[in-house]
Amino acid sequence: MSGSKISQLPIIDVGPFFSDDPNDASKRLAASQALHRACIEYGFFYLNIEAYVDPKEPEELATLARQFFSLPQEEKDKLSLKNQDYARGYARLKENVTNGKADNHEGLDFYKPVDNPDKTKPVWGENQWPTIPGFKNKYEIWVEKMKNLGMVIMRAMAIGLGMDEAEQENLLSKVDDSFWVMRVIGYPPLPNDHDGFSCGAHKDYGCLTFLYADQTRSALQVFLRRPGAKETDELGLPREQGEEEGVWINADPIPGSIVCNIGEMWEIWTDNLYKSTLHRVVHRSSNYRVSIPFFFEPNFDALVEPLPAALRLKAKETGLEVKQPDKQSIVYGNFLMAKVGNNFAVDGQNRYA
Ligand SMILES: O=C(O)CCC(=O)C(=O)O
Ligand SMILES: [Fe+2]
Repeated sequence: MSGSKISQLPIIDVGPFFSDDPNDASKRLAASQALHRACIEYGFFYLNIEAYVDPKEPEELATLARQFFSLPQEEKDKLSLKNQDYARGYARLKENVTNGKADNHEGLDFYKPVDNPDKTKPVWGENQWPTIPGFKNKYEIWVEKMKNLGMVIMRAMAIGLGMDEAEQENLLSKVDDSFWVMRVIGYPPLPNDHDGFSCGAHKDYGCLTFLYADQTRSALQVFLRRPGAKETDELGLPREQGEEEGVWINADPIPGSIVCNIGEMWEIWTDNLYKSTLHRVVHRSSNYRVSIPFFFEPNFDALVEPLPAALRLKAKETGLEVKQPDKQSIVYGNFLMAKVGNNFAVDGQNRYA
């Protein structure tokens, strides 16, 4: 089966969530229900954010990112991860490892600033900002916008899951001080002989990813599970999805929209009703691609556990009460600590191993 036969990922307009027109209440409900269906079926969708941000804003961020990545290597290395907590700062090309293979990208990572930073503690150091004029200021504005968007989408998803007011507030209280992460990623073309990917197949581990990417096509790919569909890999790539049957489709950029996908926290909250979806980047065109994922995550100390609303839906589906959820509860900060140790290789070793 070829990818082109699979319909495109859904596009959901956030406009109704930013309008206080009472006539838009039904649109808000419809958009919340569309989010619910998109999460069940794909775990990946587009958010049309034109009603919320000027498309020029993220374009400017990408321009600033290009300015940074075009600096001499020794300039970029001045912001090296190892100056701080090995999580905040600059990672060289191929420093990041996914599924045991070096990713063909370089990047800058920022996390929510913490009180009393201590760079000897994992993720507890300070962000390292390039000195390029406007960089810090413009990106900080973006962080605020994405945090706000995170709260809006979480509310909408809570409604889409059929949560009552008290349940909605409880869910929002888990994310209202989000331990967010922002990555600014630069992808040179993937050499044909590179043993690996631009970014290997993975699920995002958190809550919601809001991805702005430049106009490069055929780079980001999403794996759609489709029992019976065998992958035809015309790219000659190794299988990255194990024995799962399905197809890799391109999630090309759409002007005015960002890509949104749900991370593993949503698998816990919905007890696997929503699945976080594998994705990867295979950038073989000749340009230098830039992407800016913003990871809207739970609060550091949030207890993440299966939600009664999701268990009700599961019970409705099967006709049986869910006595014991499939998923274990976790505290987000503990889960994060376990994850960050696997993400990077420094001198051939995991950073926190
Ligand atoms: O660059 C992209 O399009 C995706 C990056 C990504 O999946 C990630 O950083 O988690
Ligand atoms: Fe990702």
